[in-house]
Amino acid sequence: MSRPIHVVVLGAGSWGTTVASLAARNTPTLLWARDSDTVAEINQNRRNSRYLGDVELAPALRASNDIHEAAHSADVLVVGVPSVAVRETLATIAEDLRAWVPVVSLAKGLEPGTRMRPTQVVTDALPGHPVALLAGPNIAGEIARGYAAAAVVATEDENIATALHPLFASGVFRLYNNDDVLGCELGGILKNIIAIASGMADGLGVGDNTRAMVLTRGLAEITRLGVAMGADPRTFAGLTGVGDLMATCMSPRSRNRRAGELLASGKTPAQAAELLGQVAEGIKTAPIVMELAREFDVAMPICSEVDSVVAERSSATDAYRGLHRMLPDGGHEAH
Ligand SMILES: NC(=O)C1=CN([C@@H]2O[C@H](COP(=O)(O)OP(=O)(O)OC[C@H]3O[C@@H](n4cnc5c(N)ncnc54)[C@H](OP(=O)(O)O)[C@@H]3O)[C@@H](O)[C@H]2O)C=CC1
Ligand SMILES: O=C(CO)COP(=O)(O)O
Repeated sequence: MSRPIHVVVLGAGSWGTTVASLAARNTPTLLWARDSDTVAEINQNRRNSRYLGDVELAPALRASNDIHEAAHSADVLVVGVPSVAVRETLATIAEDLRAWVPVVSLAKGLEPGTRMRPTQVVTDALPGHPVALLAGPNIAGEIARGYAAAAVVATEDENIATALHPLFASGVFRLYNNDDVLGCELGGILKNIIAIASGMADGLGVGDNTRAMVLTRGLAEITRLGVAMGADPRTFAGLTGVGDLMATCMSPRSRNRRAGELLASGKTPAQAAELLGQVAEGIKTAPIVMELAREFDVAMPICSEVDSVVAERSSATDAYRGLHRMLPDGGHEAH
């Protein structure tokens, strides 16, 4: 009998823990947490209460504080730390990882400075390792509680996608393939900024029509930039595009949407991040996306307003007025 595949997940926040718990129901899985109290709580009580409240994790899931030992035991490595921490985390374990171990990226942000997507950072930090992305409308708390959801495994190598499916899928977590890694990854990254706009609109109490406008025109912006960068436009109509956009813009659990509500209530971006206590990638990604918009000469009025608010150049109310100036009569709807 062949030995089971060992999955190792780096990062025990809300999504890393949830993905590790999904995998642990299928195959031996180890979760690395940098915080020793989190390790003890997972191993002793099957909980990660800081990130997932009273959710009971898979009984077989084990956690460790030793990142080197964890990486050494990996047949598949999942990177579940925020985008800003992907490079430094992988640099720590580059010598520990065996050759050709596939790396699955969960992060939905861009690296400041390089403007790289997390899968590009993985390739840079761990050359020679196959890389895949797991993305889609996946609010961690819901999946950890066992609510049905679907996600996409995006990789250029279909054999890798096929090998990864049985490690993470379940009767209530359905997986699809997509070889448009760029489009899938950009969908997840860019929707966070639109979710901040949606949260600001909710926080200002401006109504469902406004939210629908933000979502629809937000999707147009995401698609415009994605296509200019070389993605397949069809990808943005799928789970990692409009699917993730809807979940994140509408869910009361989305940290990006909540960040928008906090900004609308007058909190600074730093205060909003502090109050959330979890990562809201869109806050740091907005200025990087505006650099890309300028480079690719793409109009992104909603992202531009969010960028102004997170850079504290304007308030959420100014942003809302700005959108009304920029969106109606903004040209043909299809563009
Ligand atoms: N939560 C969700 O629903 C989803 C999240 N994602 C994406 O997954 C990624 C991870 O997010 P999520 O789990 O939600 O984040 P959380 O804020 O919930 O947790 C972040 C985790 O990363 C660790 N961490 C933070 N900074 C560093 C660092 N510099 N070095 C090492 N570890 C670090 C934290 O450790 P500590 O606790 O010790 O601070 C914590 O374990 C993000 O890019 C997010 O956009 C994608 C899909 C769904
Ligand atoms: O990416 C997510 C859902 O797919 C999580 O969104 P938040 O980071 O806004 O909570």
